[in-house]
Amino acid sequence: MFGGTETVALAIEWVLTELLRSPENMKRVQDELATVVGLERWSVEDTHLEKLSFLKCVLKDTLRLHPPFPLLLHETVEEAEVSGYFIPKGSRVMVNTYALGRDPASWSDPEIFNPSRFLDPGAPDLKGNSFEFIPFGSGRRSCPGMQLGMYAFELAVAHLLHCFTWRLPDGVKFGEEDTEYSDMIETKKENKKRNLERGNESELSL
Ligand code: HEM
Repeated sequence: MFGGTETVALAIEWVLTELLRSPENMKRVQDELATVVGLERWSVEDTHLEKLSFLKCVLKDTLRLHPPFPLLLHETVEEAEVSGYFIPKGSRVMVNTYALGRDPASWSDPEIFNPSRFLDPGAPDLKGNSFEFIPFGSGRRSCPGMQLGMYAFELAVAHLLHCFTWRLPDGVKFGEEDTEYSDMIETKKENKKRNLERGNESELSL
């Protein structure tokens, strides 16, 4: 149940958080939606998705900074040697996707939300071939729901950004948003200042 729904829900919350902290990227992605989808219609269609290239970059940079599974739990089926370390068969191994996505050896300004980094033709994709970016894992045990997850993620965020104007809740100043995780099993927002209101001028709990 967590794999299919909570992952996408967490990721949506982090996209909106990062965009609210980055007005220039919010404007750029909303301008793209206005151009591709148009403001005279409500619904984002499947045919629009392939043209929303900056939106795709926004989703990827969010998954880099906030992978819904920050630690992948595995067990070795045979003994191995990694960087000179002997790993016995049957060892429990944790792959820290959170740290990989913020490693300064792999990313420039890793702590900065910068979707444009994924416009670079050499930027890593989501297939798990580039180990610095594996929000869906890699190899045989990687996420079988990646296509469905990304489709739901993209469509939901496209609708939310196309239909609504987003701003920080009253009383929350720029730079004072709630950006803590509740734990490191999943990158769920702590949301100490929960204050979600709906309407045309929507407010996200930050
Ligand atoms: C943004 C959305 C999602 C993310 C980031 C995500 C990420 C992951 C990750 C990191 C793993 C573990 C890989 C590993 O252990 O190396 C995983 C496993 C899995 N995911 Fe997802 N997932 C998402 C959506 C979904 C959806 C929509 C489904 C199903 C409808 C799904 C089904 C599964 C299943 C069944 C596994 C276990 C695979 C196995 O153990 O062989 N996931 N996912």
